[in-house]
Amino acid sequence: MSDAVFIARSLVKTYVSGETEVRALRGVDLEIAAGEVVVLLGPSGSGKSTLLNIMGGLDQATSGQLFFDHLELTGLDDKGLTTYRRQHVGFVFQFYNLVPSLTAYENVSLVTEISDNPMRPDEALAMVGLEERMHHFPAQLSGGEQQRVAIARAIAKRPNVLLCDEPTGALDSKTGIRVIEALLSINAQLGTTTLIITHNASTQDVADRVLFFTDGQIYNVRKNETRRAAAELNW
Ligand SMILES: Nc1ncnc2c1ncn2[C@@H]1O[C@H](COP(=O)(O)OP(=O)(O)OP(=O)(O)O)[C@@H](O)[C@H]1O
Repeated sequence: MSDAVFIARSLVKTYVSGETEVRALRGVDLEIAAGEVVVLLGPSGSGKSTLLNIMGGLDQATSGQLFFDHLELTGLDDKGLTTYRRQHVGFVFQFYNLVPSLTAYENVSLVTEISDNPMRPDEALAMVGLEERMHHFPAQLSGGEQQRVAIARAIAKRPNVLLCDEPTGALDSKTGIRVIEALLSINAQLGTTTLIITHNASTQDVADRVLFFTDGQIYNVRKNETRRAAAELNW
């Protein structure tokens, strides 16, 4: 794959605590193309978050290789990984981690103030449909709206990749669909390569490809010939 943004080869992650070893990744081979939307499915403990954390530079592999473009992430130390994260990666987690005493606008500003070529906070909030709500505090927003603020915060620095770990895990179907719509809209407008971990199997229909995990490995990859719009999902 010539336009691969990530290439993983025989990626292994073993966690050791005392005498116990957990083999969270048992040799993952993977290529992700620039601009792809990829959904990661699999049972609890199958290694999805571990892979996403390593791809996002939050954790280091035990062995194997991982490249982001021409940068070998598996060759970087903590400082190198921090620079990589700052420049290239946006994260969205299940819990929004917004600062309660700051408005939506101010929460997004926290990132735009320290980025090289950010969009304006109001621009980022408009991309997730929250231009009307930008001066609200998190407590004045629904769960889905708070998650969209978190997405605006993640994309305001124009990251190449957006890594989402259960972004709809705490939401009901209607707000969950709105959050997936926001992610797809950003992918369409900015071409941001987007990886989404979910336990909601219906979400797989919005992806270009679906990776099925079991026991620290990818046991199946499915390519969707057509992508469904978020509004068409049977949640
Ligand atoms: N920091 C850690 N220390 C020790 N073991 C860990 C650590 N993080 C993850 N694990 C273990 O690694 C395995 C894979 O975990 P991981 O969180 O990647 O799975 P997952 O597929 O994302 O699960 P879930 O869907 O529940 O989030 C599990 O057995 C987990 O207990």
